[in-house]
Amino acid sequence: MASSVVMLDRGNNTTCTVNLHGATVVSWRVNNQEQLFVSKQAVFDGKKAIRGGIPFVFPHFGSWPCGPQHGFARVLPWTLERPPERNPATGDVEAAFILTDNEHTQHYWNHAFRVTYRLILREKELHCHVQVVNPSRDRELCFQLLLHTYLKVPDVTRCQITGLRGCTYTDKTRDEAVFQEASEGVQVTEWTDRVYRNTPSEHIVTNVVSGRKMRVLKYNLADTVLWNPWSQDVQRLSDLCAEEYRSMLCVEPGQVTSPVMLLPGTAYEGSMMLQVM
Ligand SMILES: O=P(O)(O)OC[C@H]1O[C@H](O)[C@H](O)[C@@H](O)[C@@H]1O
Repeated sequence: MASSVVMLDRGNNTTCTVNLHGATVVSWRVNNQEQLFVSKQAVFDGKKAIRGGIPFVFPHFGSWPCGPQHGFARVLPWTLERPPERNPATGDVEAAFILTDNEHTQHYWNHAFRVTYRLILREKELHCHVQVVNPSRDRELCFQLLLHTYLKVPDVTRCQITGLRGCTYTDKTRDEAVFQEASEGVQVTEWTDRVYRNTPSEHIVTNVVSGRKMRVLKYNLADTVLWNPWSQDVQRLSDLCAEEYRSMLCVEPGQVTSPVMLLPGTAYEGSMMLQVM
């Protein structure tokens, strides 16, 4: 069964739509222009992860011996904690979603947790704020987290991503070999799957929708994953059309190379802000 959606509407055709399945942001429109890529073949069956938008990767990134790839958060129903509310002073609209441990999550991962995902829609910005609480009195909580952001782009080969020069990365397309980035503006012209470590808090992506730039700001998310399946890897993905890799670019702020370790009773906060420039 298809899951329900929640829409943040700021007026002026500026909206953000969230599918409760995985609390996946499935659309972000600024002045009626869609900024996020969602595949024409994306499946909305309330089971499979949605191919596009911003899937929420937690508590594990990548293949996971205990449960589904990229964790369970992107394939579980979340609860709307606070329906969209407009701030009368700024006009910004905010909503919050929550996921807590239940029988299903404990089956894979026997930990108590509470994740709150706050989305704030501003005039040209989308702010995604994550809080993870460890409610346990005696156990640590160790997890990875990543916002798997699919940017919509007219032609991926014309985009450049700044902020990666000098960073070390693991290249999953080259047997996990480790390299150091030499380029000031990284371009994607082949199958790309890299985990860049300890990246700075800002990336700028050029030539997104309408030839504009997108600023990606991150806080407490040390790494940045860069992914495009290209024509090779796309064959493995039943929910992506053959040519669609050209119109998407995944720039994914996350905390993956050193997982977050939360002492009992403490909380983690991290966030990403996307800004149309
Ligand atoms: O197909 P998915 O499970 O959604 O994963 C899509 C991609 O996510 C990340 O970017 C990983 O680095 C890739 O290795 C993976 O292929």
